[in-house]
Amino acid sequence: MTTILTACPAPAKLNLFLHVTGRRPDGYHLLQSAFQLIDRCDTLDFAVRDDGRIIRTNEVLGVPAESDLVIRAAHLLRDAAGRPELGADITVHKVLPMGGGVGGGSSDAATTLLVLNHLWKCGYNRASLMEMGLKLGADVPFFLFGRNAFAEGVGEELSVLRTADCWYVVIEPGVSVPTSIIFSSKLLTRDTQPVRITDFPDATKQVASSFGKNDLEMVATAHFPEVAAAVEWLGKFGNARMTGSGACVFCAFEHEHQADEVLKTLPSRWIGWKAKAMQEHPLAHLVQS
Ligand SMILES: C[C@](O)(CO)[C@H](O)COP(=O)(O)OP(=O)(O)OC[C@H]1O[C@@H](n2ccc(N)nc2=O)[C@H](O)[C@@H]1O
Ligand SMILES: Nc1ncnc2c1ncn2[C@@H]1O[C@H](COP(=O)(O)OP(=O)(O)OP(=O)(O)O)[C@@H](O)[C@H]1O
Repeated sequence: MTTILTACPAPAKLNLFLHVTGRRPDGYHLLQSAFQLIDRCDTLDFAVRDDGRIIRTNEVLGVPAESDLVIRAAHLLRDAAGRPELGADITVHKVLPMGGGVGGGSSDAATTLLVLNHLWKCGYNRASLMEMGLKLGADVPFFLFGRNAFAEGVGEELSVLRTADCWYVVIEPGVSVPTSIIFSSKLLTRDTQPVRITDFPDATKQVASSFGKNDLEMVATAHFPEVAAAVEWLGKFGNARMTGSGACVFCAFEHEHQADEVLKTLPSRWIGWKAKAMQEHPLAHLVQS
């Protein structure tokens, strides 16, 4: 049996705002956030095997195959399905920065669950895959949800959120920020007052560019001066903000040419790119709701 799907997209996300509202007894933080899908993607190739082997076919710098969320996702799905004969060759083409706050690893894992559930004919629905995905990371359920979302809990309680069809400039400040360092910092405030989804009913540019704040930004900028410098530089052009636990910094623009103009003047020590807001995950159709 060979069944192949190539160039399967794993899009990035931006956290348009991210409030830390509390902490659970197990140490995990209670968050409120607006998750935005953007059209910058890793891509993955899948070829089904029938000998029970799950193999990553290429090297990914800094991520050994056995700890790759892609490989862990494939094992999780196969174990849940109870079908030890299932296997796959998986190639991961990384574009998204690691420790960038754009959710690359989580998105790769979500794409793996979506595609292998389809190729292996496991028959799980979206809710079941989301439950499985949460075991891999707090952001995985969002990518399986497939729409832009208002997230609560540790990121797993999701409701559909309409957001602006704008362009984003994203700067990679050249540092990798470990999420756990940010959440364990003494500097982190954990008492932002909860907001309600009705506070931003029609999802406008207000949500995109100026609603709320990112509570993790203060901690990340204190530990990583390059993140602070990127926020300051991009802040000359609009409301610049960090995504997730960093390190990437973004700013919204109504038109593509505005993003192009900003990127022309980007200091050469940073990588920067533009991306368009997406309303739906490109593989959302692969699974039954
Ligand atoms: C901050 C966000 O980027 C927002 O999108 C995510 O919630 C982080 O998700 P992630 O990178 O997938 O993080 P995970 O691998 O789930 O967690 C990494 C570490 O961050 C801390 N962590 C994470 C999420 C959360 N709600 N509270 C936490 O305290 C925990 O110490 C955890 O061990
Ligand atoms: N397929 C993968 N791609 C990227 N990182 C992976 C992958 N598998 C495991 N990891 C590990 O996960 C860590 C975080 O990677 P990721 O790209 O998801 O960070 P992030 O963008 O900061 O995520 P988030 O916004 O969810 O905090 C990496 O440093 C790496 O060690």
